[in-house]
Amino acid sequence: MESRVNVAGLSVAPELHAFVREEALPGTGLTEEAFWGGAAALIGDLAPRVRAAVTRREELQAAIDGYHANPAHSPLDPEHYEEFLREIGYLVEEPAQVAITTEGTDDEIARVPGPQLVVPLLNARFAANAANARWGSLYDALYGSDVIPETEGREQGSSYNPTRGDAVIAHARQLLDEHAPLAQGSHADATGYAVDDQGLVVTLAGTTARLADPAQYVGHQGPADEPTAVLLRHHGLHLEIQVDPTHQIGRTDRAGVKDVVLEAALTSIMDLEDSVAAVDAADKVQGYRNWLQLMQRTLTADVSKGGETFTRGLAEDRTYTGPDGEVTLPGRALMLIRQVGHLMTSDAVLDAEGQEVPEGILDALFTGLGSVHDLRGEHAGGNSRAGAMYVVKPKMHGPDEVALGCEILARAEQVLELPARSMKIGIMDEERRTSANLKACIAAAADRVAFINTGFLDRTGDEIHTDNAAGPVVRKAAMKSTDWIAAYEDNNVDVGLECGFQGRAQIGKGMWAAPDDLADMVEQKIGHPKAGANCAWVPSPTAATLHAVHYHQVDVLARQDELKAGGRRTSLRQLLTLPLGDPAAWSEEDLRAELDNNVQSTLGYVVRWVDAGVGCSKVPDLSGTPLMEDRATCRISSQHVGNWLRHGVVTTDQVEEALRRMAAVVDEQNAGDPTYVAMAPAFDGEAFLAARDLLLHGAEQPSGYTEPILHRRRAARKAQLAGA
Ligand SMILES: CC(=O)SCCNC(=O)CCNC(=O)[C@H](O)C(C)(C)COP(=O)(O)OP(=O)(O)OC[C@H]1O[C@@H](n2cnc3c(N)ncnc32)[C@H](O)[C@@H]1OP(=O)(O)O
Ligand SMILES: O=CC(=O)O
Ligand SMILES: [Mg+2]
Repeated sequence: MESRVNVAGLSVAPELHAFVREEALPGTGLTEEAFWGGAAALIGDLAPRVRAAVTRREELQAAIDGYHANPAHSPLDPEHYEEFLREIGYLVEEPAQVAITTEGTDDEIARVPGPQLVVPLLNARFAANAANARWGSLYDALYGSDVIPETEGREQGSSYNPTRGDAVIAHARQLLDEHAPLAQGSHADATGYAVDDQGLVVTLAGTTARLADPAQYVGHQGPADEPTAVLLRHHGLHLEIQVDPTHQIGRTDRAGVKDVVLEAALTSIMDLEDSVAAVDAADKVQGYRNWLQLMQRTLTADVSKGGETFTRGLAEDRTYTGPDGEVTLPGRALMLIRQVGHLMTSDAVLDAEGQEVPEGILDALFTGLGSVHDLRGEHAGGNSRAGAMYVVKPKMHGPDEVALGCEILARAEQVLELPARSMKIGIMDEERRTSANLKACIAAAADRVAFINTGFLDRTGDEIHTDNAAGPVVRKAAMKSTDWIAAYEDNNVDVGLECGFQGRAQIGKGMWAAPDDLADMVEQKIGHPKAGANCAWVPSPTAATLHAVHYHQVDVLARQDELKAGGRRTSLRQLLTLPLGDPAAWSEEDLRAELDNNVQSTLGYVVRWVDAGVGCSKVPDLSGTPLMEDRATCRISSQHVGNWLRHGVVTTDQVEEALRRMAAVVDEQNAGDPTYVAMAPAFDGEAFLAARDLLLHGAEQPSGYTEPILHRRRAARKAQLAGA
């Protein structure tokens, strides 16, 4: 193993140093001296501030725990509690007026509502797919999901089922009728699509029709009288009717339509946080390299599936002939990068005192270096046409931490010689101190904020952790209908609109965490645009395509106008309501079911994290429904068990017993994976022990985060594997 490199007073892991020297710096115009010198100064100035912010969190939490431990504060007097939170500085004075001034953002951020895909960045195959998910086949999404039910005759089967195909085609034609209607007649009766000097001409039985709104026609590909693609626009989003009468599907269609392709993942978040397992310099470099190659548009991944092997690269832009000349549209989603929050440190770089550097600072520097390639030089503009880098900053607690996050970016801009405020910030509203001080948080980032987003999963974990000493919380599933969460979701939109986000920045909503239940998603996730969100998270390209339909169904900007006119719908008091439950109302069966659910989901997630380095997994729950599990869902489960343990709702023995029983269940669920190492019957592997630590000691972790335990156990497992 090569030894660490000393540069500008820093001690740098050799793989990171080589990555910077050989891959990331060339083409940026920056010298090694300037880069490492700037990095060292930034680290020297800001690392102590990050550490102090983390210490401050612990002081506040200790004060809150002390408050609840005092019997005089039970039952809780909401007014007194709020006063107390002000006194200790947890709540700050809300600024009267805040108007964000962020400039230089892309349309996908500021002006066009649409789906936001999230993807673990360490997985190049998925990441390339997520970049390309800007455009998604509606036919494939409908055919391959449960949106078209598999009723008799409509099963997916192993080869193309024309009866199912007909249902898909009918569904897509209905969508065209709803969102690009003809002046008369229906797309369902189309026998041909053509273009003339007045736009789109659709041939129907014995007649022709035009679009009810001819301006919806944007362009076409191929000859005008026999186009291979016709491009339409609605609510700022494009839809492409693809025609090929020789294609397997096209030849069954009277108009030769082979697909309807939707503009889907307008933006994709390349994630270095909740969905990845990155515990050392080698892992971090893999993430930084993938980001760099996305910015240079060179990322590729070898894919083997269905007996075929191919190399996946990044999609090209799309070109059409429009009424006034050539029209070019982006082929790839606008990519954002989610860096880590303020808590964790990394030994990828040690500072002058030999201390690990805050990982968030490293992410700012090294993903920033990757983005330089998009912001100047030969690859410039391949991602952001507006010259911006979009940083999603998770798990910040309150306005001071937001200000610190912005300062890190401002200093990174200087090191990287980027224009001031070109690094925009997305504030994840996923910790309670941020929700309760949201307007002040936005004020702290007013000149660079590009999004706020309700990360309700982490937010639920933080709610449980913050309130832990107050009493036992409601069951996990009941959290979704508590007062605080309703207030949190509404408040985020209302405050965002009040601060001038409309037309400037995104107001986003959280993840659909049941990746295979897409019929339910289609039914429920329309609630996000209806709530005034101009983007919401989806777990896969298929989900992005289906969720895109919601932005055709809802005029988000009009909805935002209505909400703005109505003003705030909720109060701080409601936001600060504690989700406490009544143990007397829970039967033995309830308790066992709740514990089993939390223990099984933790084990199912953690075993792949620790043993295989997979940071986001589809884990079947006890009823067999596959659920997306990531660090945030794991935080909820571990905090829930920790809370019930603390209040004697369950005992340590019960948790230990459930751990062993559920480990066997998870082993069984993974039996088909030849690389899987069973946890039972020894129960002594790092994965099992990580889950056990999380469930028995999760409540004592900083902010109830899963990272410290997961990182430690994964590093130990990697060492074992390296030794073996
Ligand atoms: C609380 C939070 O922070 S939420 C944000 C963090 N969570 C995420 O980012 C979720 C991202 N999603 C995922 O990681 C995955 O979809 C999972 C883990 C949920 C399911 O993964 P799998 O079980 O492998 O999915 P499945 O087998 O159904 O599909 C795999 C295919 O879909 C693609 N795919 C799945 N998810 C994604 C994604 N997010 N982006 C791009 N492509 C994806 C894969 O590339 C693969 O296609 P390929 O074979 O052509 O490469
Ligand atoms: O990061 C998202 C969340 O819900 O947590
Ligand atoms: Mg989160």
